[in-house]
Amino acid sequence: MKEKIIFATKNRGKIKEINMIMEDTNYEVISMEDAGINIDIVEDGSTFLENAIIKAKEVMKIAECIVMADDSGLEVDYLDKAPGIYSARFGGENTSYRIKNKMIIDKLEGVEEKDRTARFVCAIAAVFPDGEILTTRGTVEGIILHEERGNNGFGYDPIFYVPEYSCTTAEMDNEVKNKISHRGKALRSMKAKMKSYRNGCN
Ligand SMILES: O=c1nc[nH]c2c1ncn2[C@H]1C[C@H](O)[C@@H](COP(=O)(O)OP(=O)(O)OP(=O)(O)O)O1
Ligand SMILES: [Mg+2]
Repeated sequence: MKEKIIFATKNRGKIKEINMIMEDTNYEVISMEDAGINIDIVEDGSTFLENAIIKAKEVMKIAECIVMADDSGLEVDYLDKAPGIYSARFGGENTSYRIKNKMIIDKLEGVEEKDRTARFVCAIAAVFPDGEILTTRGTVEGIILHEERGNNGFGYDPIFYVPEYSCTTAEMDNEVKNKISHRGKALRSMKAKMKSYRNGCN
């Protein structure tokens, strides 16, 4: 039987991607909802990594298996890396991504291509029942478009254009997004770290 990992997120888009990436492991990733955990976590850290650790530790207080969490967001260079750790709260917590995306586009009005650089960042923390904490980070570079393109993914994907693939992350299949994404990179590093931790190599 596969060992359970609770992923401390309420974001269904993340869970879908994470399940695909973890499919080839001996772990079964379950959401907080599946674990019957319904708590609101205050993300008051000052970095992606701090927030990922806060989320994982908070759920670990009421769990008995490995708990993982992801804190991620969009850094737009022209906006001094905003919205960054405030990506989910940008323009208000309950504002739709259609509006959030429009707000980013508007803030970049008249800004030329070379200054529209941005990246998605993902920090992942895994907290073990023995107190051990493993952390990883991944990024993917892109350009902010002038309009939304694509219906896949979630969040800021429709405005995040990846030049090497000539499309937005919302126009990619899940497999392709996972291959190149901040979350894919961070989670694959985490799989490797967990493997060596569990093999006693650390
Ligand atoms: O691949 C992505 N494609 C598009 N947008 C993305 C991506 N990854 C993060 N993002 C954006 C969405 C959200 O505005 C913020 C994450 O905020 P973040 O607090 O980590 O997640 P969340 O509040 O949606 O769920 P939770 O905290 O329960 O895991 O960055
Ligand atoms: Mg959040």
